[in-house]
Amino acid sequence: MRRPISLPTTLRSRLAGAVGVLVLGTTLLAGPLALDVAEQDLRAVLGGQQYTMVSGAAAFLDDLLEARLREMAALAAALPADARRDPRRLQAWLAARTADGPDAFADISAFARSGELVASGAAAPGVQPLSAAGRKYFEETLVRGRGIVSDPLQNRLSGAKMVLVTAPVFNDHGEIVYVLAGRIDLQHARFLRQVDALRPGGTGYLFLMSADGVLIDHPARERVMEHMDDKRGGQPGLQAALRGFEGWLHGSDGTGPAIVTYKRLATNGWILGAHFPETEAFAPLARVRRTVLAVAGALALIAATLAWWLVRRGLQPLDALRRNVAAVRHGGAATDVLALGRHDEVGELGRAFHDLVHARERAAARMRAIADNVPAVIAYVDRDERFEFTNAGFDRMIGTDPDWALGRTVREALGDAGYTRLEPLIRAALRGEHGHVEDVRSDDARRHQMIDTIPDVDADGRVAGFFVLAMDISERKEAELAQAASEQRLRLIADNLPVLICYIDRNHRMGFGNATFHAWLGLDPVHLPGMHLAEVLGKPAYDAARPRLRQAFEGAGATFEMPLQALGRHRILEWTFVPDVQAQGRVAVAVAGVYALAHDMTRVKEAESRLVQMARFDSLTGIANRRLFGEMLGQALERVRRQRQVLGVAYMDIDHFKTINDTWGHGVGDEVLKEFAQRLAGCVRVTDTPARLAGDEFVVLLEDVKGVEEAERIGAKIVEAVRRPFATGAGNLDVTASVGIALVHGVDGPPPTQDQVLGWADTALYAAKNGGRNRCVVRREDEAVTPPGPQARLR
Ligand SMILES: Nc1nc2c(ncn2[C@@H]2O[C@H](COP(=O)(O)OP(=O)(O)OP(=O)(O)O)[C@@H](O)[C@H]2O)c(=O)[nH]1
Repeated sequence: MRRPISLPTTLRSRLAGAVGVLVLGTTLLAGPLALDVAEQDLRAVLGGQQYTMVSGAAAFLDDLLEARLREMAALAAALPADARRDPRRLQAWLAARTADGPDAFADISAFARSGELVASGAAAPGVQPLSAAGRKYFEETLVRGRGIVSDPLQNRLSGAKMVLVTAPVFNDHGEIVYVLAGRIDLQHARFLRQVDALRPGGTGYLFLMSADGVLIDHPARERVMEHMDDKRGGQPGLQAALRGFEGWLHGSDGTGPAIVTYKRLATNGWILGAHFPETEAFAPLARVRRTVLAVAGALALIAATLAWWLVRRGLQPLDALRRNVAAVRHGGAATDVLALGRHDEVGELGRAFHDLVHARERAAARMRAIADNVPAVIAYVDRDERFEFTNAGFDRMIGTDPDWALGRTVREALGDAGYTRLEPLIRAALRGEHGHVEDVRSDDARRHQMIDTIPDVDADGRVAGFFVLAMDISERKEAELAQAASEQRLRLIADNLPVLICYIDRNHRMGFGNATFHAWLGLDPVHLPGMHLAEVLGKPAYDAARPRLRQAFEGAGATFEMPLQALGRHRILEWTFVPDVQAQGRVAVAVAGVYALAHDMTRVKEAESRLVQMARFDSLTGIANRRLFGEMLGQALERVRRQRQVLGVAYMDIDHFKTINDTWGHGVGDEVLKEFAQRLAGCVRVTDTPARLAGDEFVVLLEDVKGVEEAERIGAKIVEAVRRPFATGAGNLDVTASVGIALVHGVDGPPPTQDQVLGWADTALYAAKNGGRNRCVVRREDEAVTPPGPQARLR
């Protein structure tokens, strides 16, 4: 079903509108901005001009004040001597001066040094006693010794607002006797009258104030003597001017914006100010601004309309492309409606979109082919639990035509039973969680299946739907069950084998261990995984095994024996380390761990030791046998040669032993042989070695024999020891033995062979036998032996 195409507000309209607004705004703003810049420049010019003008007026006022000071100084100098002495004459003189003198002063008064008013040109003193003592102008004149111009004052009696110009009167000794004070009445005399022509514009005005801001002259006469910064609002920049600022600034007071200029008088620090309202200063500019705005508005409207129309027209092909792309996107048109033939940016965009669409179609077809050919069921379900995508595997599973389920809900497509089985997974997926289940199939209990649901979470974290993936895992399940059974069997075998079996990881910690660990070491196999080998075997055994373990981790197997003491038992274990080689293909890459097996070799070792004993000792008598004797004779011959000693080899044979056997039986014969061996051992030193060569033939190695005499003494001792009756099962038997001793001396050159030495001893024994038995014959290696006489036999 095709969805209706709803086109958004076109970029073309918005762009055209934006450009139009931009042109309109720019044009409208440009004029006023330029006028603002011009206004700044004009203000700077006017400010500069005004400051120049105020500076000129200040210079003029300075001259004026200087002239007043000079006039008063001239009066003081002209005061006649008698007037200085007589106050009445002084009064008269001052009255004449006030009447005839400079009309700048409303009155001239004279104060005595004490401050007392002595005379006044306007009225005779005394009517109203008055003192200037403590007044600033008076004290300052006394201190400075010259005239000053006072700050504005208010007469204490009349309330008149005035400024006094003083001059000291000196006597012949140069001491001040009077201070003359000329009064300038501020109500009538205006300082600014003569500079009024310099006030700025028609509405601007000048004002004069003292250094601390008290008004001396102002167009509003009633403000004289007020502070400039009173409730009517001061001037812009007033505080700066009181702190010493000179120049111009613009600001606003209660009457509106103005350019205000300040300049101090050099004479007494008074401040001359000029106030120029900006409404008058910028009146021509305001007229220009209105005209410019009107023209700019009209021009901006025309330019904006033109720009809007041009942009719309210029973007027309792009708009057409957009509409075509939308048509293709919603499946209503083929991609050839795109403007592929154009050679501009629009054509480039069209071709790029065309290529992208084709690439996407090919990718989608490939994905579809993959999805249809994987041995699995793949589907996508939206938030409303409706199928949006199903692959061929899905269709085969539910046995419907391709895409039959699209648009249908899960319940509609799978039925109530199918939905109930899947419901937990669907709930999990819609909560944004991964769902996974493995169970038998509903239609075939012999088959296993695995179902996964994967949530489709968009960029805002909202679950838009979920993917479903279902696979038949019957074969894997069977393999897993078979493996589990096999592992269980192996475990059973391992636990019942009388060997230690374990796995050791690279950190020498146990992976697993079989039940034999409990039997041999008392360690529960459940607790073995993770235990360190040193804890399992004990530190000494672990240290002994470490070199072999290192060898196994280098990839070479190792077999070695090691004793182990545990649970009160000593065992000898034969360990076999087999490296667990991890391979990639046929290449071994690392040894992940080591399999270790230990057999208990204790019994084998004991048997082995018994065999060794049997091989080297005579089983009947317990003394050395021929083999051990041979080894010891070889070593003794070597020693004799090195140490230049004498070795004796005694060869003994029991006389007529055959008769004992024949008479009393072999058992009694054996008893005689055992007793004979005992007596033989008792006759010689512990370092001398008795041995039984065969039958009733015995030998003894006599180490370090001093000579023939000693050898004969030993031989006689043996013969004598045998002569005592032998206690046997057949009663006490008289037994004798014959002894032949060969002496071997240590000399240079190779030692004689064992056969030679035994041959010499045998010859001596033969001689003893021939001599009548029950005796000993001694011979050196280089002498012939003759049977001894009867004495020897008796010895
Ligand atoms: N009881 C016993 N008899 C043995 C053993 N081995 C050998 N015989 C016997 O010891 C005897 C050795 O005899 P001979 O040494 O040949 O002769 P004899 O009787 O001792 O005579 P003379 O040596 O000439 O005095 C033989 O009868 C052997 O059978 C043994 O282990 N036990």
